[in-house]
Amino acid sequence: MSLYHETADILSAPPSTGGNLKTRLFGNGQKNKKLKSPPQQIYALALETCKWSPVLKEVIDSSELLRHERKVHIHPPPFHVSKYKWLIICLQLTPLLALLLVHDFLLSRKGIALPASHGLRAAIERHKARLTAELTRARLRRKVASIGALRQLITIESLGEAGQYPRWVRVSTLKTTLQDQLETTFKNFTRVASVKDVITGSTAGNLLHVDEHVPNLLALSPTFEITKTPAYVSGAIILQDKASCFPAYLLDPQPEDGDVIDSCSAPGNKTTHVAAIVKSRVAKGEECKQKVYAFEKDQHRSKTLDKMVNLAGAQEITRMSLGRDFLKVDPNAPIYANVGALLLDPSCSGSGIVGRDAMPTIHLPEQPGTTTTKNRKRKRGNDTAEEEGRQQILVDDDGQELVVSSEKEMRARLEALSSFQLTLLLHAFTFPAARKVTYSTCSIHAEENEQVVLKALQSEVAVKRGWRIMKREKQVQGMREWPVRGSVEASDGDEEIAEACIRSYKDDGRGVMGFFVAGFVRDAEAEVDGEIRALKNGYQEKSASKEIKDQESLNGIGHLDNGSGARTAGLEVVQSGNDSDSSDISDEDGFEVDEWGGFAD
Ligand SMILES: C[S@@+](CC[C@H](N)C(=O)[O-])C[C@H]1O[C@@H](n2cnc3c(N)ncnc32)[C@H](O)[C@@H]1O
Repeated sequence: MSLYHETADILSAPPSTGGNLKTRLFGNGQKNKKLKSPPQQIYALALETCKWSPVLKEVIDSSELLRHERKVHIHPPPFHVSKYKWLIICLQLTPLLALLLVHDFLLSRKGIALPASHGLRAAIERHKARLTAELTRARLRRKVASIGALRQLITIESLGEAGQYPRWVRVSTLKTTLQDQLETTFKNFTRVASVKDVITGSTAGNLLHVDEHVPNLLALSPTFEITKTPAYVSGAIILQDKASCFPAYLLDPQPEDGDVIDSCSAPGNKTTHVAAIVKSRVAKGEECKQKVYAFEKDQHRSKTLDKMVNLAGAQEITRMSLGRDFLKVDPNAPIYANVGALLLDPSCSGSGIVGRDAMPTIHLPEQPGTTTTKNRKRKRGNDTAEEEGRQQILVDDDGQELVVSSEKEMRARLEALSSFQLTLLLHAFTFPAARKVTYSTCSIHAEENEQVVLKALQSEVAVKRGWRIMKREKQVQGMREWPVRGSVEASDGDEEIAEACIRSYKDDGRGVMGFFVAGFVRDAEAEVDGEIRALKNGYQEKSASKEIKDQESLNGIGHLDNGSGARTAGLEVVQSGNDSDSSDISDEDGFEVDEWGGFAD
């Protein structure tokens, strides 16, 4: 099948096949293993065609292309396809195929990716004059002077919800400096006073605001095509939502904190951020003695982590354990004896993520002979509305999908997630030298946020080891000053805990995604006091590891490796080579099409 048929199939698949465009093409399920065309090419074509579809629909309808090309075009089948099947699958110019083909014909540098003799290509090309004239009319109706200007207008219109957010860019101090970037990549940008100015300002794509909370962070106009800049391709600048920068910044690893663990790392935004902070605290000319241990359970996502750590220049101080479950790591292994700080950013419902649309909207041309309906959307749209009334497709931050059809199911899902998140957090508490932990989610649900914090603080391991909340006044300046805090109600009325928790909401005009982070701290001597307190409170004398094990069997999640330190010390620590291929980050058209769904997290 051609690129066009494969793309049409993906776009017209019914909602029951599930998932957004990205997960359908790059998700773990690999539903599209049998595709002949590269998934990145399909993704780019599908996304661009959807983006241009309001204009292309006008062009196709006004040129009456589908009325002129109602007949079936016959040409010889490839040797491996039967004539009968070939006729059925191939040659009818449907509204969706027309959109895809006309898109490439009018807007792609390389034109239609079919042999010149192919019937479908000929069916478009013989209307060249008509189609080109209609494109010009569509442009003039929008009062723009060139195709370039039309492209910009289309980009803004297609951003939808995402257009109300800046493009957040973290400058990776492992490779460059903020000043360098302001003088090079962003030298033609106009600096504005606030994020609001960036969002509501001119659409020319060149406004910039230096963030006042997180160091080395910039907010750029949403239309700016960052993926084409050399700094992005080289890993010197990274697309990362402001809120997603909170955990590493709040953790604030100092040289005296020793080694750092990022327990749930892929795609690696926070790993590389924390590595950059660690490295920034090493005096010039001195060797960095601290290590960042990065764990990622999922094999597929581990590859992205590996690429990102290398690309960001964090490989020297980062030890990756690819495909390794953090819950199976023995905290008492000698290799982790110096781990003083842990960052925990586990899988969650992803309910705070911006623009997590199930599928992009596509405006289809009219099929001749059918009744005209205003603003008709893609074929699947009819059943979508109906089905979506009954069920909601949740796509979590790992790209996993779950169809939730009732409030009860939703509650059950949140309960399972929060139980898993708590298990991971309690495991982080058990590292003997740990003094600081941050816990974060890109969820807006109290069950995954304040409620996990409360349960963690009440746990035996927390009491025994003296873990307490990192109060607002003890937080690093930018986090202390960030105004949006936890919910008092979700914190069961505890105002101090709510104040210590940091939140963000995606629709409050601050231009960030929905997010949650809390910090935990303890003092070295707290352990002894805590043990006495735990005994007084009537806790059984059992090891913290035992508690985690109990939790696991309750939750049915994994098994803790309580084996010898030597065994864990021998885990598959990968010190990656420098073989990253930046072309995987974006395709030639600059789409972020690779498998790292969280790159722009
Ligand atoms: C929210 S994502 C992490 C995003 C990442 N911190 C970043 O900022 O780029 C959660 C990740 O944790 C991984 N994960 C879930 N459970 C894990 C476990 N028990 N051990 C290690 N990784 C785990 C998931 O596969 C997923 O890649």
